[in-house]
Amino acid sequence: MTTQTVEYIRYRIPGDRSAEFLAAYTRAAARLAAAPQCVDYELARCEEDFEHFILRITWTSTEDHIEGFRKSDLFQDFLAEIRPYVGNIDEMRHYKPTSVRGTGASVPSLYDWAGGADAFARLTDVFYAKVLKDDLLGPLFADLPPEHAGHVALWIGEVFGGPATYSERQGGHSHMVAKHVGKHITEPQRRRWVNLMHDAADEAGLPADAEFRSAFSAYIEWGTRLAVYFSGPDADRPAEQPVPLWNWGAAPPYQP
Ligand code: HEM
Repeated sequence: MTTQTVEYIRYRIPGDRSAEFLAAYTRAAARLAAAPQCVDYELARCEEDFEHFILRITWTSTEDHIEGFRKSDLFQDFLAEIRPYVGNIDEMRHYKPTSVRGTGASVPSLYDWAGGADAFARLTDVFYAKVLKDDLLGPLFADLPPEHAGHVALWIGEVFGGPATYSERQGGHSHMVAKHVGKHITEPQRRRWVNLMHDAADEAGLPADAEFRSAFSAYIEWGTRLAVYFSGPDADRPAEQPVPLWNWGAAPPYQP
């Protein structure tokens, strides 16, 4: 379970002080941004009652906040900015996130955006046809059963937010990692794998918008580098863990 903690500070600021309050917090926030104990922060204003503000700060842990940030020079600078409003605080406490969390359906998964199971099946079919003809990769994949491409499609589909079929039927994360152990994948082979995957994405008609391809590309880069690591002599066996769940990242889906 994460050690992160969320601090909520609720303020009630009279309307005639709200502009100076926001200006002070804009300056104070630079200290939060510089604090290694701070994960993220957000000051929100109530829409129904303009006098109410809530500052949410995620800390790496409660201890890091109290023993680290509170005892640092950054805190002194932060406090100097917001001291005039300390008397306006209604609540200031740490909350531990529970398992009740998630995202809504306002943003489509990468899986749905790509076109679901059919799209990933097309992708890996085109990809492995190329791989088998490739001088660097062909020998590595020559004896693999024909189901291999389908398994990789299930994996990528699950990573991109599709059904958890690889986890339920194909052995999940540890099985996938184990398949790469001892393969001694070289950097030129990895780079070829990346190139062929991008060619296959074009040929299989995966969405070509900048946002999808940015997320796709990031995953392929990350995944292939891990494959190289786990295929090498120095790899530590990973702890049992769920299949990674990839998302849009910095570029959310573009919807005209
Ligand atoms: C994002 C990157 C990658 C993903 C998502 C991926 C995915 C997978 C999956 C899911 C399997 C297991 C299939 C099954 O359950 O039957 C697998 C096996 C395999 N992968 Fe990868 N892989 C990646 C990178 C690479 C790279 C860079 C190489 C080599 C250049 C590679 C070579 C292989 C080989 C040879 C196997 C088959 C091992 C065996 O069954 O004996 N993979 N991969």
